[in-house]
Amino acid sequence: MMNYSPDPPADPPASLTPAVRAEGVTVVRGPRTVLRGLDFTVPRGQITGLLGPSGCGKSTLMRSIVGTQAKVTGTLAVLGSPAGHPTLRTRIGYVTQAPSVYNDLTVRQNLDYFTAILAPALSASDRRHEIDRVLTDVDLTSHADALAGNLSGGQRSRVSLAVALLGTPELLVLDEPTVGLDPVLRRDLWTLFHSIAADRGATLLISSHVMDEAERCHRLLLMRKGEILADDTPDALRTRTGAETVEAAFLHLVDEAATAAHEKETTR
Ligand SMILES: Nc1ncnc2c1ncn2[C@@H]1O[C@H](COP(=O)(O)OP(=O)(O)OP(=O)(O)O)[C@@H](O)[C@H]1O
Repeated sequence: MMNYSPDPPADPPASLTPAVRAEGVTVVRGPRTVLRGLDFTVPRGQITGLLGPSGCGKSTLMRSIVGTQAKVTGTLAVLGSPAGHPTLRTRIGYVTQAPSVYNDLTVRQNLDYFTAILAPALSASDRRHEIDRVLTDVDLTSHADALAGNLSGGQRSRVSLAVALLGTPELLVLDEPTVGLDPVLRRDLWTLFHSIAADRGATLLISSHVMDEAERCHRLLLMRKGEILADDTPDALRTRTGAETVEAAFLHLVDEAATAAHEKETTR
């Protein structure tokens, strides 16, 4: 016999709801379906890597999660609310592929400008405090008065990240933040991502098409041609496929998917 309760179940506590829950998420861009019925969750407080070749749909998925993508169907819940809900604006930090900083402003002026937009009610001293905090987070205090245009690529990426950290967001969505950076800067940025997750319990969703960065993530969403090939930890992926690296595991899964598609085709 089923137990029947006339009351709807209470919402689970925030700590139990995933940061992102997708069910049947589909996105059409122009004439093409670029995301095809994606089902996955992103747990809170961890770093989830979104990996896959160029053009597989990583940016489209990130734009859907932050609420800037049109023609999204299916269910996409972010921090317990529908993606794009106005209350999510201050709870999500988003860094697009092109660093969105003004080259003719100093680092501090850039942050001052974005703080004024994000939190216009903050007093001047609170604003300064907030800017000092994110400058420390990204280790750019000594460059606060440098023009953004005079910084290196890695430093400019960190300014973008500092902008995303304003207001202490619960979810950070970072679209290929390490692209074009040398190995030392990439390593430093990954150390910073891990300290943001560990110190604040923030959730980070980070895209990359560099497979060796997969090893630095707690969990992985492997994408190909608008579909999720795997949603697992790097260890579990290697074990399941018998591969030594995540890259080899990815290639194994691609071959497996191609074989399955071929078999389906020939048994029709
Ligand atoms: N405005 C658009 N109209 C139609 N198709 C588009 C549009 N923008 C992107 N696409 C297509 O959508 C697909 C997914 O693009 P998306 O930028 O999400 O991929 P990506 O995995 O982030 O690629 P990259 O790693 O190169 O940034 C691509 O095949 C692309 O050609």
